[in-house]
Parts: sequence; C-alpha cells; structure tokens
Amino acid sequence: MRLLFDQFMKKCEDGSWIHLPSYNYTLFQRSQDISAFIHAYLPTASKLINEEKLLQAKIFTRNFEDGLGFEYVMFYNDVEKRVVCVFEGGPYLQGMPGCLHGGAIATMIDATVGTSAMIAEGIVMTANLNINFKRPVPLCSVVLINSQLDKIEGRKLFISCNVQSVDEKTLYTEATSLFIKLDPEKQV
Ligand SMILES: CCCCCCCCCCCCCCCCCC(=O)SCCNC(=O)CCNC(=O)[C@H](O)C(C)(C)COP(=O)(O)OP(=O)(O)OC[C@H]1O[C@@H](n2cnc3c(N)ncnc32)[C@H](O)[C@@H]1OP(=O)(O)O
Repeated sequence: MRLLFDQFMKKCEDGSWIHLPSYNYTLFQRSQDISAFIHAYLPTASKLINEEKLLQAKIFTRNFEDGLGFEYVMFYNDVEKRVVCVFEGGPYLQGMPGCLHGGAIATMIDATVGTSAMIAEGIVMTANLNINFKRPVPLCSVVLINSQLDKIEGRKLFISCNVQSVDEKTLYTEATSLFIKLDPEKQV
C-alpha cells in the first residue's frame, strides 16, 4: 500500500493528480454546523435525529483501529474526472472466510463514487448503486477502486466504478451509480 501511495504522490508532483485529504472527523467541526446542515438539506430527517447522539457521530469508514478495517487513500484527476482509491480491507471486514464482506466493498465503492460526485457538485446523496461482484476480494489485499464521472444531467450525476487488483489482472467488481445533488428547496 505504501508503494502505491508513493507512486500516486509522485503523480501529484506535476499537479495532474491531487491527494485528497483524509477526513477522520465529521465533515463539520462544530455541532452547530451539523445541525444547520441537516435542517437545511434534510428537514424531514432532522425531526427524527437525536441531537445529543449526533455529537458522537463519526465517519463510518474511519472507525476501526489502524489496519483492522477500512485502510484507504484517495487521489483525484480533474482533467479525467477520475477518483482512484487505494484500499486495503482489514481482518474485521471478513465476509466469507478469507474474503472481504460484500457490504464492505459496497461501502468503499459508495465512498469513492461519492467523493467523485461531491467534488463535481457539492452536496449529493446516493440514489442508486448497482454492483456486480465478479471475483471475491482476498481479505487484507490491496486493491484499486477506479471511479469515473460519466455524465451530469441537471441534478443527476452518473458515475461508474470498478475494483481491480493492483496488477490490473483481476477485475473484482464493477458498479454504476446515480447521485442526486440535494436541493435545499425540496423537503427530502
Ligand atoms: C479538491 C478537493 C475536494 C475534496 C473533497 C473531498 C470530499 C470528501 C467528502 C467525503 C465524501 C464521502 C462520500 C460518502 C458517500 C456516501 C453517500 C451516501 O451514502 S448517501 C446515503 C444513502 N442515500 C440516501 O439515503 C438517499 C435517500 N434518498 C433521497 O434522499 C432522495 O431520494 C434523493 C435526495 C436521492 C432524491 O430525492 P429528490 O431530491 O426529491 O429527487 P427527485 O425524486 O426529484 O429525483 C430527481 C431525479 O433523479 C431521479 N431519481 C431519483 N432517485 C432515483 C433512483 N433511485 N434511480 C433512478 N433515478 C432516480 C428522478 O427520477 C428524477 O429524475 P428526472 O425526473 O429529473 O429526470
């Protein structure tokens, strides 16, 4: 993983790729920011959310001890509208023995295509995620999640994605997704 990280960091030197910052925190630093966001964009949901519990909120993929869960780093290429995630699923993400849980793969795909969508259009939500699991991903192996922004139609963003082995010889997973840019005028 370190080797791949270094290779991508090298690609960042000429500015063609950007190393996306890790976000081991909520997207908001202050509780008022979280409340303001939810009331603005998710007014219906906000009525059901316990504000005290909200203070304990953490990003799902950053909640395991180092090396045990989701280990990943993302890079972005603006010209190609691509996000690449270098991902190693740790031992706590096991599904079938020795294999990564499909839900963990789906989570990382969602996070990668979601990052693509957020970079393109800001506040978005996943409306649809279609995944074909073609080969089992070995637990604790490093894989590349490649996402590509295919098109934007109004508030809709179509993003495709695949998960491959580092040598690109094995295609583990393919996915397509639809994200919707949230409209604060709508009562979602
Ligand atoms: C350069 C450095 C920058 C660094 C930046 C780094 C940033 C990193 C930040 C971290 C990123 C982390 C990413 C994590 C991503 C996780 C995302 C989730 O899990 S989210 C959690 C999981 N997701 C949720 O919980 C979402 C729950 N769902 C919802 O809230 C709502 O359904 C909605 C908001 C998605 C759409 O509602 P609404 O706004 O009322 O929209 P409408 O109903 O009006 O539809 C608009 C159009 O879309 C169509 N369309 C819609 N849906 C579908 C569909 N399924 N199928 C097909 N089509 C669909 C619909 O037909 C219409 O088309 P048209 O007529 O215009 O042609």
